[in-house]
Amino acid sequence: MIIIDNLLDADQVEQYRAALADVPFNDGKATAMGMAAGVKNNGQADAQHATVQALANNLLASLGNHPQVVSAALPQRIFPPCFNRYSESQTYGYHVDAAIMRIPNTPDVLRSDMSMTVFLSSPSDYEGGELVIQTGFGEQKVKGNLGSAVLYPSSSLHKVTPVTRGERIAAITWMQSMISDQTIRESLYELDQSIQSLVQGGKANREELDKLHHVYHNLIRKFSIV
Ligand SMILES: O=C(O)CCC(=O)C(=O)O
Ligand SMILES: [Fe+2]
Repeated sequence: MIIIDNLLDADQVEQYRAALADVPFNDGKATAMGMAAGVKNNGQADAQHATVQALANNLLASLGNHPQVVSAALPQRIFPPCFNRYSESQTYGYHVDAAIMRIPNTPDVLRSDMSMTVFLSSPSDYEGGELVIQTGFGEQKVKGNLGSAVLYPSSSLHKVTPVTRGERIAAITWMQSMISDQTIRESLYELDQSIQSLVQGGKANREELDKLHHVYHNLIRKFSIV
């Protein structure tokens, strides 16, 4: 599970929120697949609405350009982000995201390798509404800061606990990674982050950095499916 701070700055979140205020939200059950529909109780912004599509495209561009997102997910395809809302007493019980998703208005499908929530509400705006993710080390709870995002393996069971006060608004999306194996993807992320911190530290010698880059790219060459 990876937290990305300030994926969007406060002004950007403000713009998203202002735009979403004028958009119709539908019952989230309509877009849930299979078992998930039975436990989904939230609202979802109408994905056919021009404003929602513009916001989705805007966020898609921010994701595709974000070094930490690219490093962690090595995305090949990103689902157009959806915008959801949990009002008081709304919740989304434990579920697993569909493995294969049809990308709306295209002939393409996407295998969900990583799921993402971008927090468009400040944690002080609501009580409850925690994203809870089951991991091999127990349940992890996330209530992200305004504009931050959490990226987690789509293979994990997860839920959003009931909002008991206020309103929680978020953007969600899924990514198909060029690296389908989670363990290899995580190792590549750690390797890349270490290389980046060596570069930023300014002390590593050029030849050693070249060798590390070489290894990193050759591992991607070996394990990527594109
Ligand atoms: O609202 C969230 O943070 C997660 C929503 C979710 O799990 C989903 O829509 O599949
Ligand atoms: Fe989910």
